[in-house]
Amino acid sequence: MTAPIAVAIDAPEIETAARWASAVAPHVSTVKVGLELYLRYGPEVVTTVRGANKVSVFLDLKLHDIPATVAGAVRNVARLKPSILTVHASGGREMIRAAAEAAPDTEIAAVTVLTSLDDEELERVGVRGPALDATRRLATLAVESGARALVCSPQEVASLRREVGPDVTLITPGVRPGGADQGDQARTATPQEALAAGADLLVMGRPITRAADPGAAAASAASAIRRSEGTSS
Ligand SMILES: O=c1ccn([C@@H]2O[C@H](COP(=O)(O)O)[C@@H](O)[C@H]2O)c(=O)[nH]1
Repeated sequence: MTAPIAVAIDAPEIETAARWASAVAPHVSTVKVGLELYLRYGPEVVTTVRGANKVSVFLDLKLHDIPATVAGAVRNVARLKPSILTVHASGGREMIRAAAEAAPDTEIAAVTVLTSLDDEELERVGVRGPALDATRRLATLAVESGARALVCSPQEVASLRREVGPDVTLITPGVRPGGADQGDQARTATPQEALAAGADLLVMGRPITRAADPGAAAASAASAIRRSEGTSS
């Protein structure tokens, strides 16, 4: 069985994306396509990374606009059948509702507070913090508006799980194996900590894709997770 990891395929070129997707697909449940690739290649990149791989495609477009515009955008990308599509929770109730109604077969995931923001930066941009409080506020609003999944840092997962219950999918970027470079991520934890706190899907990009062998890095991350769950194979 593949591990509950979404590998962020943030590559500049579609050829690199295709290579990374094929390398990691045997080991992980999901590959994630974000703005870098989608804004350059559009729908073609989704078809390409899906290719012959048995893997779900998570489309991380973080939509944020008025409800009618988001509904139209969601309808357009729903044709690509992503398993998950992101919108920003701060777009508000009507926007989230519009997204959920426009794509009933896709899990609409609301991004709460970006994992690159710490409490000081949140205050600078005028969001009432600390990050945990803002995340809980946005999570409740998003779920009440029809989001079936939430994106949050692994540091907030345990609290959000208590807040929203067992049926909402909790997705965590900001996952870093022990000793890995944090890069531009501010609120991080290890894969084992994220899963123990109740995360359903771990987003990991650079720790896998910047490795000399992304396939081997994905296999190693997957087996570390299995070992921590006591189901080593
Ligand atoms: O709050 C968020 C929401 C989305 N992301 C995305 O996840 C990956 C993380 O990549 P790493 O290389 O593991 O840092 C990236 O595609 C982001 O756009 C996030 O980091 N935080």
